[in-house]
Amino acid sequence: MFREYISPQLDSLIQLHFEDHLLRAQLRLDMPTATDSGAKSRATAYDAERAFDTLCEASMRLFGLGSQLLFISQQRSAGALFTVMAIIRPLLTLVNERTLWLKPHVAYSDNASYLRLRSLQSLSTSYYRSDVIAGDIAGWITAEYHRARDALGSVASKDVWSQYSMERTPMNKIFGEWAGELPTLYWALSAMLRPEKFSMTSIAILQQYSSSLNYSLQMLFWDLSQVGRAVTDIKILYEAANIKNQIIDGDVAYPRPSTDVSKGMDIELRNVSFAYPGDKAKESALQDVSFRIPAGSLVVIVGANGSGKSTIIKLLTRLYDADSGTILVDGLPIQDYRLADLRQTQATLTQDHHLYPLTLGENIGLGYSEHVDDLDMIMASAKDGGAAGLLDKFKEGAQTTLEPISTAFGYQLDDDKHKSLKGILTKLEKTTEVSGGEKQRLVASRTFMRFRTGKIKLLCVDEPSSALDPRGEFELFERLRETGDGKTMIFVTHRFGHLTKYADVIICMKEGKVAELGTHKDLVASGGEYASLYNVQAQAFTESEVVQPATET
Ligand SMILES: Nc1ncnc2c1ncn2[C@@H]1O[C@H](COP(=O)(O)OP(=O)(O)OP(=O)(O)O)[C@@H](O)[C@H]1O
Repeated sequence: MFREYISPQLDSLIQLHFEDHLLRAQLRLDMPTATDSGAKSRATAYDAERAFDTLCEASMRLFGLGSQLLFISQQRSAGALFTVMAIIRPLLTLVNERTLWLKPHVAYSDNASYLRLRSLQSLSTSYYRSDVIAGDIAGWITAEYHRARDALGSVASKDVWSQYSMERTPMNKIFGEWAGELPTLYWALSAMLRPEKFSMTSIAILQQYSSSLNYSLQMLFWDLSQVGRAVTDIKILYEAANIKNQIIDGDVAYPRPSTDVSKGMDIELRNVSFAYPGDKAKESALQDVSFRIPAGSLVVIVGANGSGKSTIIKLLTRLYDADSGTILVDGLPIQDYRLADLRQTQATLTQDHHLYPLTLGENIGLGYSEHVDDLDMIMASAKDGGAAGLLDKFKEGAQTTLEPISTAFGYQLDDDKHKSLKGILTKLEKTTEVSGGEKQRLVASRTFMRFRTGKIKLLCVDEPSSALDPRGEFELFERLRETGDGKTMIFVTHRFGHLTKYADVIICMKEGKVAELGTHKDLVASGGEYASLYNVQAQAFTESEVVQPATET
């Protein structure tokens, strides 16, 4: 009773404590470390709760067993020798048991049929539902699944832990069975040698002692094996706070007092090469890239898909560090600066930015977290980012939460029988839908909010406008250019026009290398990679009919 009352409260305290610990541990991870497959960062607060429960169970079981052993060894008909015989079998099981839990291990399958089976199975999850329906491929998936299962044949598909613990030799089992008969041997011999001391009742009692000891010991060994796991879980939870980040912080303040704070960032890449951790591609994402961007320039990076444009931005914002070569910022290697200082002077707008499950106001205001509640600043930024109309659309305005975290779930609800419960669930699950373009406007507004810190020296814009209508895109680029005037601005784009004509320099990337570099005029005249990309887009307009606006007659 006491345990039932106290345990849930303790569990929730432990879970809250470790959730807080893990939140801080995980938020401080950099990109390469966060995407590393090490298990430490994947620990959950639930592991702590489970570890605590396991430790309680094991200590209670140990106490119970101690009392049991004491009691049996004190019995006239049993005694110490009987007790030893009764525990030999569980001890043998413990010694011979093969378990993976307590060993550091890596488990994987390289069986192509097994992997295909699992891939096909994953296609039945809701993540792929619309693709499967739209592509009408359910029949194909089922047929392929059966084919993969046939190909797998008799290969064991049991999980790796069960396979590891399977017995390799029958000897252990034979010895185990023999040892299990020792208590019987004891009372049979005792009954023969001292028949006057034995009755049917005492034999039944001894049998009872022996099997209950056996059971208690087996349970204790199981609990103790779990204790090892629990201790490892807790160790992992504590180590999570000490995981070494791969991006090392510098100690030089940025901007340096000697530089003009109001000016843009001066950037130079010298022979920079970089491959993403674990990337399987034959060529690195960037190979021997060199260029200079003087402070205050407007730079446009163009190039085919996968040519390395976004990677340049990721290195400039130190999401990753180059494998070789140097990136100089205002004349010093970028690694020398304090990360927090550097990031305060950078504003980025990329497709990797997402909406947070917070209010619209916070989604914009977090561009300048010290002013996250400043509604005037938020509304002005929303206007710059083209999201003012969107805020007006909702009854709760900036207080609207578009995609709140859902904690609602229904279980075994029948469409007909549980209509009212289904109604409640549908209402709880419903999120406010906005279009892709509207999301991009909100994220762009966050970038404008960031500009309001007054500290920005570098603006990096990476193709954020794919879902914007042409007017929206034009207005966004115009406002970004105006806002970032005098700062260094780098735009990554596939579209030629709005920006390329203003660019001080265009960097044209091809297969991870700088193919060309110059102004729009120079590059068109040289007739290289840039000219060929430009002509593909220009032709679409020169070959099509020019539509005249209708005039009233
Ligand atoms: N996180 C990642 N892990 C592994 N490889 C990556 C990762 N991101 C990009 N790459 C690879 O690095 C190369 C360069 O990618 P990058 O995103 O810089 O190209 P991009 O020119 O910006 O392409 P796009 O025009 O399609 O956005 C590509 O081959 C890509 O597959």
